[in-house]
This record gives sequence, structure tokens and C-alpha cells, in this order.
Amino acid sequence: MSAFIEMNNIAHSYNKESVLKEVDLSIPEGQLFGLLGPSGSGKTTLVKIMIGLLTPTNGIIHIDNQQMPSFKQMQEIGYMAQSDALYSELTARENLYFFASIYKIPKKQQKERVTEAAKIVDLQDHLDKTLEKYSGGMKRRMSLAVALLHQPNLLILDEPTVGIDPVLRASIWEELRNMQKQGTTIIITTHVMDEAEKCDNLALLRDGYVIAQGSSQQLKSKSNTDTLEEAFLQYGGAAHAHSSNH
Ligand SMILES: Nc1ncnc2c1ncn2[C@@H]1O[C@H](COP(=O)(O)OP(=O)(O)OP(=O)(O)O)[C@@H](O)[C@H]1O
Repeated sequence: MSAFIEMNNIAHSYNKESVLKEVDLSIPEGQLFGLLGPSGSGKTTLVKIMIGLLTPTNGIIHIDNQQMPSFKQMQEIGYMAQSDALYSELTARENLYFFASIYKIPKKQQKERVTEAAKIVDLQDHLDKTLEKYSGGMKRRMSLAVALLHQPNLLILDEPTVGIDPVLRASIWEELRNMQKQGTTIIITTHVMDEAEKCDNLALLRDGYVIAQGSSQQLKSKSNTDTLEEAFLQYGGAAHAHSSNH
């Protein structure tokens, strides 16, 4: 059986800038998968390709055995972008109902889903404020609520906890684990090492390739290091030496 997400030979260039050179990734269903890499290494580009928002210059991606972009599969994805795509002149509640309609959540279930999503991100007491009155962290939480509103089978979060305090971060992680237990596949991009540690599997993106892949434990033992941070420095250094040999 093939993996839930299969990416084969993915390459992407913006004009002449080649960002992804050859990326192969297999992600099993129900996994919490972390995508790591230095700023500008192409993590956002890769997740945009995954969700069908961007067509790669080369390569093929399948999600749940359907070649992307597949409109049917796109409806099963919850995506939280790095910048918040929300309506600042609307209240949080109005935003949630708006997206509930976009996701075609049946009218009868909308109230329950809106309440549940607001509770997960702890915004239930701020639903009647317009988003222009929200802080940066509150907007991030609101974006997360929108991404999980329709109970997608694939949740893709691009640096979800930037600007979120440690207490709420912990409760969001607990919720991600709950969703995972119910079968949701979750992909996150992150720079935060203690978050990376929580993922079942990790891929490190660098210079257009996946230069290391495995569980946090495997990555540490393969590189003979004690922390993930050291492991990444080690892999990054090795990749750099490799690419400068060409
Ligand atoms: N729409 C675009 N047009 C042209 N270049 C782009 C575009 N989007 C991204 N890039 C370039 O592609 C490269 C990878 O960007 P991307 O946002 O995918 O990286 P990232 O790993 O997500 O970075 P960060 O961790 O800083 O968010 C960067 O050099 C960026 O300038």
C-alpha cells in the first residue's frame, strides 16, 4: 500500500531561482510529520505544492492515492498559512461562519463546529471582536481554528505556534495529538526544536533536497549527537561541504 502522501522527484523554481531540486517524501496516514529547514529552504513552497496551491516545475504528488491538484482532496485539507488570511473587518465569529460555509459544513453542524474550534484555541470569550482588534497571537490562533474547523483528514500548519505563549502552545499540541488519535495526518513546519522533538518523523530540507529523515531519536543517533539542534547543525554542515564540492 502506498503512503498517504507520496511526493516523487519534486522540483520547483521561481523564475530562474531553483528552490526545490529533487524532493522525495513518503508520509504514512495518521503521522505527525515535521518539516524543518533554514529560512528560505523551501518549506512553505513544499507545503503549497502538497495542498495543490502551487504546481511544481517537475514531479508528481499523490495524496490518498489521488494525484494533486485534486479538488476532492483539497476539500479534505486544512491549511494554516504563515500569514493570516482572515477578514479583519469581520468579527471572529463572522470569520468562522464564513469559512464554515466555504467548507460546506452543513448549517445544522456549523454552530457546534464554530464553538468547538474557538474552544480549542481558547478564543471563545473573544468571538465578537473584529479581528483588527486582535493581537498577532490571537490572529494566529484564529487561523488555526479556521484550519481545523471542517475536521480535515490532513492538517498542514506552516509555523503554527509563532507568537503563541507556552501555555496555549502546550494545549494546542495536546489538541493536535487528539486529532492524530482520531486519524488525522498532520504536517507542521517549524524552527522550534522542542516542537520538532514531538513529531513522529522529521525531514530536514536544505539546498533543495531532503538531507536527513527519520524520528528525532534516529536523527540524533545517526549523527552521534545528544540534541536535535546539534544533529541539524551536523547534517547541515555535511550538506554544505557536499554541495561546495560540486
Ligand atoms: N512567490 C514567490 N516568488 C518568487 N520567489 C519566491 C516566492 N515564494 C518564495 N520564493 C523564494 O523561494 C525561496 C524559498 O521560500 P520559502 O518561503 O518556501 O522558504 P521557507 O523555508 O518556508 O522559509 P521561512 O522558514 O523563512 O518561512 C526563498 O528564496 C524565497 O525568496
